[in-house]
Amino acid sequence: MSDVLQQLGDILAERRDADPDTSYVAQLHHKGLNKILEKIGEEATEAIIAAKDAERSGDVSDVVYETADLWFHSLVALSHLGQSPQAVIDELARRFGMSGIEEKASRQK
Ligand SMILES: N=c1c2ncn([C@@H]3O[C@H](COP(=O)(O)OP(=O)(O)OP(=O)(O)O)[C@@H](O)[C@H]3O)c2ncn1[C@@H]1O[C@H](COP(=O)(O)O)[C@@H](O)[C@H]1O
Repeated sequence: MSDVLQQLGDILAERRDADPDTSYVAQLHHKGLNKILEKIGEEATEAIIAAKDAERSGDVSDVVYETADLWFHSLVALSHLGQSPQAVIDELARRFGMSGIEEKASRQK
């Protein structure tokens, strides 16, 4: 699984210097962070709507598709800021075994 994220991260970084006429990712990098963040907002909304529809219908295919769009645009934002997917994987790995309730309590002390 993380191989796919790693390979995608490499492609997203390469696309920073690619031709915006032939690459969607290059277009996003070219338009800048605000455009990328706007896309994340749109994709988050679409993922929420798809999840609510899935709850009603039992068909999760759209929520998987929209979540992929959300992850993809989030990775473009990270790449635009010079970060790879590995940084997020490392952060999630760091959290293994750490209860969310305990972690929140430790921040409130
Ligand atoms: N995983 C993706 C991926 N997921 C979604 N998308 C694109 O994200 C776009 C956003 O979807 P929308 O429905 O919002 O599209 P839209 O309505 O045209 O958006 P607007 O411009 O109108 O706001 C679509 O054009 C999708 O094709 C992706 N584009 C690229 N990738 C990966 O990135 C690689 C590099 O892509 P290029 O830079 O285009 O070569 C590809 O080989 C893929 O691996």
